[in-house]
Amino acid sequence: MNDDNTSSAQEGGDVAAAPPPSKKIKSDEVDQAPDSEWPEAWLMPNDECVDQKAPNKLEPNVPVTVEELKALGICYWKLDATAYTYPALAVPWDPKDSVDPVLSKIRDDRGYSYADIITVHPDTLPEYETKVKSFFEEHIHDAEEIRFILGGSGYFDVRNKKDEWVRIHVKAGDLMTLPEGIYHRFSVDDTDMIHAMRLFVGQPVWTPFNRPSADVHESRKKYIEEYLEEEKKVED
Ligand SMILES: CSCCC(=O)C(=O)O
Ligand SMILES: [Fe+2]
Ligand code: NI
Repeated sequence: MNDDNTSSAQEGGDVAAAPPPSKKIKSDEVDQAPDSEWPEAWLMPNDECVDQKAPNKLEPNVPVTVEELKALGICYWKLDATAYTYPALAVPWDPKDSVDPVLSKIRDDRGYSYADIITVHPDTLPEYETKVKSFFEEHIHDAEEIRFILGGSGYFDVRNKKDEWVRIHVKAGDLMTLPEGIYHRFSVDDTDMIHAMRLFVGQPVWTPFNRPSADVHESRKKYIEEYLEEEKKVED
């Protein structure tokens, strides 16, 4: 994207040039976290994942940069989840009940009108191991996936531009969004505990479209166009 908002060099001096039409309205949205605060991310081995709850790092580890995560369409904010209390389970949870001003601002900036709160743990989620396996199926959604981690930790895996798995280790305070149409999956880590808020714009639709049938889904095509083919676009 071309972020250069400066006007061209002055020519005459006696005639004031009309200001360029203001295309960029200064955004007052909550800033995403500085790179140093993003969660740790790394490449996973290519072969089939035998233990989804293990870190599955390459030997030696290959870290994935924040720049690369951003280029895939991922957004990240760091909040203070420990300063506020959230129920272990609330389906739904009214996002208007937020008393965290940062969460409220992100909610309003991005139109998050629905939320719920779940705890993925053997004692709180019926058929725990079955659910853990089903979260780990590679899929897309036809909407953004928004997760605010309130406690515990887990892994969101996303496909990078080379179709390799990138593992992102999320923990309390992490608010991360995955764009519509990105191939991804979720796993608990070896602590078997994650407490998370799921947000949504409008009525929630959690339907996963699994690979490979999702390859022809409109949301996948849109994602490819927007994020995977950008080197083909020519901008002046
Ligand atoms: C992190 S909470 C439970 C899993 C989940 O959100 C998901 O699979 O998208
Ligand atoms: Fe998901
Ligand atoms: Ni998903």
